[in-house]
This record gives sequence, C-alpha cells and structure tokens, in this order.
Amino acid sequence: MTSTSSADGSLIQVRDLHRTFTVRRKTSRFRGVRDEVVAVHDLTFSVEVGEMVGYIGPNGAGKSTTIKMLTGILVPTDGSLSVAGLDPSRQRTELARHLGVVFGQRTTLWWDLPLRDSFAVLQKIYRTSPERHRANLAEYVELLDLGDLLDTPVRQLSLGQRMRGDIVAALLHDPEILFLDEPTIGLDVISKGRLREFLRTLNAERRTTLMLTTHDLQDIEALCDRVIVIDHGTAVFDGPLADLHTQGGSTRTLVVDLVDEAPAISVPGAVTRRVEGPRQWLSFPADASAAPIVAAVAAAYDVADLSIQEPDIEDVIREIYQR
Ligand SMILES: Nc1ncnc2c1ncn2[C@@H]1O[C@H](COP(=O)(O)OP(=O)(O)OP(=O)(O)O)[C@@H](O)[C@H]1O
Repeated sequence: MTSTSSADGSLIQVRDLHRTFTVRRKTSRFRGVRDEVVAVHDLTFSVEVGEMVGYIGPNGAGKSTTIKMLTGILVPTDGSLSVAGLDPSRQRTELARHLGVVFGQRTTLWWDLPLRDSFAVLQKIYRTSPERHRANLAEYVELLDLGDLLDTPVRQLSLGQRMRGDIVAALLHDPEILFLDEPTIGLDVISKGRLREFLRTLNAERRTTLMLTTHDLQDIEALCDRVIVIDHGTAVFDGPLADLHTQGGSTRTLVVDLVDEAPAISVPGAVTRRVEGPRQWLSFPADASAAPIVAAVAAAYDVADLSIQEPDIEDVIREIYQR
C-alpha cells in the first residue's frame, strides 16, 4: 500500500486535541452530579512515515484515549486529527486498511479457530488480494516462526505464540502504521527479543511506521528513535530517548558480584549506592557508557559476575515531573 499523508506531509498529525468524558457521580441514593474528566487536552504532535515512536506516560495519562482517537474508535471533543490523510472517526473503515493494531492484553484472533482460519477471515474482512495475502502470510509466518502452529486453535497457544499470531493478523493487509499497546507484556526475555527484532526488520524493510505504548524501557531502547511522554492528557516531552534520560537525570545500575567481600568500590564515573556481602550496586548516568566503568571495576577487583539494571521507565518519567 502506498503512503498517504496529511497536507503538511506528516503521516499522523494531531493538533490541539481534546477529549473529555462526562461521568455521573452518585452523591446520595437518589442523586448524582455530572463530572467532566479531561482525558486529553492541548495535545499536538506529528509522526512522519517510517518513524518508530514510543508513546508513554503514567496510568491514566491519556494514552489509550489518544490511540482510540487515532484509530477512529473515539471522536475528539475538539482539535484536529489526520491519520494517513484521513479523518479517523469519519473515515474509520477506510482508515482501517492503513492501520494494524495490536493489544498485548487481548487478542483480535478468534479463540476457537486455528490460526490459519483466523488469518483467512481477515483476508475476507480487508479484501486483501489472494496473492498478497499468501505472500505476506508466508513471509510473516516464517519470520515469526509460526509454521507449526497454523492449525492450532488460538486458545491452545501460549501467550508468546498468540502474540506473534496477533502481529501477523495485524500486518496481513500491509498497513502503513502499526499501533502496539504493551506488545511484550508477559513475554519471556527470548520472546521479547525476537519480537523486537521482527519489528525492527519490519520497519527497516517496509518502512512501516510504529507507535507503541509500553512500560518496558527496553522496548523503547530497542525500537524507538523518539519518545512522546504524556501526562494529565498533554505531551510533556517529545524527543530522542537519550534526551529523556538527560532531562530525567536517570541512572543505570551496575550490579557487581565480587569474589570476596570488600569495602565500597571506588571507580570514576559511578557511585556505589549499596554493599551487601560480596554484592555491590553502583549507579551511573543512564546516557553514559557502561564499558569504562566495567573495565575499571574488573581491573581493580576480583569480579565473579556483573549485570546492568536499566532504569524503570516510570522512574524516568517521575524524575521529569519532579523537576
Ligand atoms: N470511557 C471513559 N469514561 C470516563 N472516563 C474515562 C473513559 N476512558 C478514559 N477515561 C479517563 O480518562 C483518563 C485517561 O485514561 P486513559 O485510559 O486514556 O489513560 P492511559 O494513559 O491509557 O492509562 P493506562 O496506562 O492505565 O492504560 C483517565 O482519567 C480515565 O479514567
């Protein structure tokens, strides 16, 4: 499918977007008042073809509401919105041909059908040509290693297998944009790695634009050139992940297991935060390289093991809000 973009050339354009919900709150047994919840306000950003954007923020920040407006499920209260040159809520059916949507927590596949049949139903829904469908199915099934599972009913698949099935389902009609909501949640390290590798390949080879919400900083590090942080319905940061770390002042942790107990390690570029028997925790700026610190520790101490802990994305975001 060819790329379609808005008048200014962006694939996704969001300008001064607002969405409020009216909720009824009971004040007594028979009375209630109407409250307005502002889920999204003054939200402006645009995404270009081929970008991989992380859309992150604390619970209740407005991420799902934004994605629902971008996919046409919810109508904005105010502001303007264009996705692949279309107005999502007015042209939802047409837009669906340009979009793939994957939710880590729920499946879009038919629970009782074998994967193969779910994919066949999707071909009918999207009216993908049989040749295109066959070619995409063969390629994605191979890349995501689903060949042996095509005849297995979805309910019998593991979470990781089902997730791969969901990704294939979202891509069979060649969408230009893929929205992913917590795509690696609950997956083991190997499955996470494989999925990230697949998404990188998809973006590199087909220039598919990715927008993902996640609480996993490693998803963002592996995939996203750019991060948009949303809080209380509005964007509070939009830029490269490295800048987010700098702004947040976040740190990574080098966990060192020494052969023997020792006083707090002292090496340039890191601060020892904790010592527990032979194990020590050293923190260093998240945007600095771990290599010189690891080398300095290894040169001066007898090391049994080393590992690096990434900062939690929530911590990074919290740091920004506290500034
Ligand atoms: N249908 C609705 N009716 C009323 N309020 C809603 C509705 N949907 C969302 N909200 C409110 O809008 C705000 C933003 O919710 P949203 O689900 O977009 O946040 P989120 O960033 O996706 O959160 P999470 O990370 O927990 O999924 C919240 O205060 C939420 O309670």
